[in-house]
Amino acid sequence: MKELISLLAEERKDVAIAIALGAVSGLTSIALFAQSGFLISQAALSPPFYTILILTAFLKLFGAVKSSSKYFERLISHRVTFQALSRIREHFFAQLSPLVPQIFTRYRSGDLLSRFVSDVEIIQNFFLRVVYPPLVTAVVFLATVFFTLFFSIWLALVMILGFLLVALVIPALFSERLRRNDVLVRRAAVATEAAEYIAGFRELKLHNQVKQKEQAVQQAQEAYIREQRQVGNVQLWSQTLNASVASLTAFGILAVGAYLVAQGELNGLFLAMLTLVALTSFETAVPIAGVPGHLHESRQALNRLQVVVDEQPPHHYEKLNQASAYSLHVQNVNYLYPEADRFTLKNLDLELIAGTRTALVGASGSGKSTLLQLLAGMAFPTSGDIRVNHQSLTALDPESLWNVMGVQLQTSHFFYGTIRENLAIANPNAQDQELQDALEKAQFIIELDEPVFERGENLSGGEKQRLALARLFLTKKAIYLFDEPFTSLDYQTEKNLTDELWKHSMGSTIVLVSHKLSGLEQMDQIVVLDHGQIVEKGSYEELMTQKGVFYEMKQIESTIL
Ligand SMILES: Nc1ncnc2c1ncn2[C@@H]1O[C@H](COP(=O)(O)OP(=O)(O)OP(=O)(O)O)[C@@H](O)[C@H]1O
Repeated sequence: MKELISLLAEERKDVAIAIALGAVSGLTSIALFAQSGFLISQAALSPPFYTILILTAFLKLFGAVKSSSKYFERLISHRVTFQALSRIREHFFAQLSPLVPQIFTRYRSGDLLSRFVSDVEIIQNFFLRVVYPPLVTAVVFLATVFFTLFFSIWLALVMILGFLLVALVIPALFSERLRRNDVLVRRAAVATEAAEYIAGFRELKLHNQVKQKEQAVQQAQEAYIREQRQVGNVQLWSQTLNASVASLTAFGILAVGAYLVAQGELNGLFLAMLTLVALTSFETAVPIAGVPGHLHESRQALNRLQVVVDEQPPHHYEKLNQASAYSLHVQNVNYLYPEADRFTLKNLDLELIAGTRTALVGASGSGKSTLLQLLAGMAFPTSGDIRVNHQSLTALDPESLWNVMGVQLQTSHFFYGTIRENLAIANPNAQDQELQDALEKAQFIIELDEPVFERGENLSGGEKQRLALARLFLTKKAIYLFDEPFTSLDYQTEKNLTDELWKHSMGSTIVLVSHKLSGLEQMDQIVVLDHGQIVEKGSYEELMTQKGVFYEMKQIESTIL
């Protein structure tokens, strides 16, 4: 909440102007009606013509001031809101960005999207519906009570009583139920289910599970609508009660005023005016009924955003020192996935000398991809450390790391657009000729203007891998990490591409995760992982002579082949 208030404070000039204009608009609206009441009462007494003339001129003046102040108040208060909204979005995004991609292991994408879009939007109500109404109402009421005091203390007391009921008692009556509202949580549940439904539609269709998933989305939606309806009902009751008390107060003023007139303690000329003053001044108080609900929603939205960005302790990012080559040093690393009950990597110690090639091999699930992701700075060890040229990877600014590191994971993302646009993310300044050369090196013959569908749906598995490889050919990096880059390619293409890759990455530090054991003679070091532990490491010749796990794996592979 403190952060939100400080973001809002950056717009303090506009906030003050909006509140001042809101008060002017509220007060002129009251003056307009008071004047009308007074004019009608005066007219009945056939006053001199100039009196009617002056009163009518004031009526016009109040009308003009009311409309223009209302217009500018709306303009400025909405400007404050939208500026604060963009600041909140920027602020949250800046905090969220360093947590990607680890954050995806904790939150489902629909939930994150809902927090980033809808919850941030809820916070925009904080100024318009939480801060603004009580302040404007307070100014308007103080002025009205002060004005009424000139005529009678009893009328002022009726006003104060009505104000206390409308501004404090009624909102307090309903605030408990509004505080329990779970609209945001339910809405996030709908977004989460819907995102999964859309992303997994093909699998659901193939397994005849579309109906079941639709039911889950439907249930989430019904729960959301139910909660919204309940909250809407409470708000409606609160507003109705508020409006009724406001009208009753006006009646109260009329009744007490009539009594005072009868007693000769109040001039009857002012009775209509005071009743209309009461009626109009309560109009500004009606939005107060919604304050507890909006305050709760803003708090809830802020908490939902805060827990996401509080996930990790803030890092003090250092820039990676520039060097011609980089070594990687894995020191006693253990890794536990969030929510997992056993360690995926255990006591890993490994040295990757600058400019050498290392292969990570082992059975499926042994932890190869996990280790690669830690080396790529996409997740951090639970304990232990990974050092890049003696700098701890945890303390590094990830962008400065990725400037020197080329990574190809098992699957790559492709954006809706063209081949050119999909290549340009690796090197936005590359000319068409360079893009074509990269495609040629990756043995992918395709026009740069060819369309790419969402997630590369119109490309085959092998084409996707070659397009991802072409991205790597567009830049020269000092470190390369490959996670089975050729699984979808035929033997000959794989061989040609491996040769091309080694040529391109000559002199760089390379880590290759591989299931296939052929071609590993070219590696300087082979590391065999089993159940998250290193069970063997050495050169191809050393491991073959040793006749250990790697040798066994080779024997099995050659028997099968
Ligand atoms: N996000 C995750 N959350 C929890 N556990 C995970 C997650 N990702 C992977 N694991 C677990 O970590 C272990 C190692 O997975 P990893 O993908 O690193 O293995 P791998 O050796 O690369 O396997 P493969 O050769 O099949 O790609 C597996 O048991 C897997 O279930």
